[in-house]
Amino acid sequence: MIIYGASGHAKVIVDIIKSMDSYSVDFVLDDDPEVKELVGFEVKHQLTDEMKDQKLVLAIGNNQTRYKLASKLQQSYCSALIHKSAVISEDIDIREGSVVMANAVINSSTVIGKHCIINSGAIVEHDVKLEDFVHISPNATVTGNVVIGEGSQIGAGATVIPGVQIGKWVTVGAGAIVIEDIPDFAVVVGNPAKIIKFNRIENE
Ligand SMILES: CC(=O)SCCNC(=O)CCNC(=O)[C@H](O)C(C)(C)COP(=O)(O)OP(=O)(O)OC[C@H]1O[C@@H](n2cnc3c(N)ncnc32)[C@H](O)[C@@H]1OP(=O)(O)O
Repeated sequence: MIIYGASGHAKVIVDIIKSMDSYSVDFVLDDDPEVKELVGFEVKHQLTDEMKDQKLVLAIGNNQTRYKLASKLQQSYCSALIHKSAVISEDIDIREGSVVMANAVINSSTVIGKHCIINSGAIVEHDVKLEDFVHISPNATVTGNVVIGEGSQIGAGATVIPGVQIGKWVTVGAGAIVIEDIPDFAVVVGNPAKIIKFNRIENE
């Protein structure tokens, strides 16, 4: 497996892989030639022939950067990486490139798109739908029947109450309590969460 990105987020992905029986880290790649090492692994700076048949995980915490890299790279992606301490219902659909950190919980009938991050201790309840490139930060709680659009981030310790629909490329601030639907690109904070501004996203 190739880890793309030698960041702090990548270190946590290494820990996920170490906790699993089915995968091992073969290569770590980073665009920055100054970055030489990640938790004991040598960092390389370009894809080579020996890597072409290896599955890759995008170890980039920023949702927009992860999105841009995924649209550019030709490599095939690994199936979801799930830390052995996470509690995952058998009845979920979690797609390629997504990562689930230690002590996360994902309950029944939930669908998680591609390249999502379910961070340490996050709870994603039943019947939730997360589109691609979503990040649920540490200790956040997404309750039942919530829908979260592409590229949105739920901040550390935030809570989203049942049935709420959150648009795409939204940022929910750390500790916010979301009690109503949130439009695309909004940045919300507080209890109850209110819009303070809109993200500028240049994906299209
Ligand atoms: C493993 C890991 O580390 S995963 C990383 C998880 N990361 C997070 O959870 C971070 C979530 N991000 C935040 O909460 C950020 O503060 C954001 C995105 C909401 C806002 O960040 P910025 O765009 O830099 O806004 P800025 O810091 O300028 O704050 C704007 C205003 O919102 C307030 N504000 C910012 N964040 C919050 C918050 N979480 N709750 C309440 N108020 C907040 C600020 O006090 C400021 O108020 P003022 O205008 O009255 O002075």
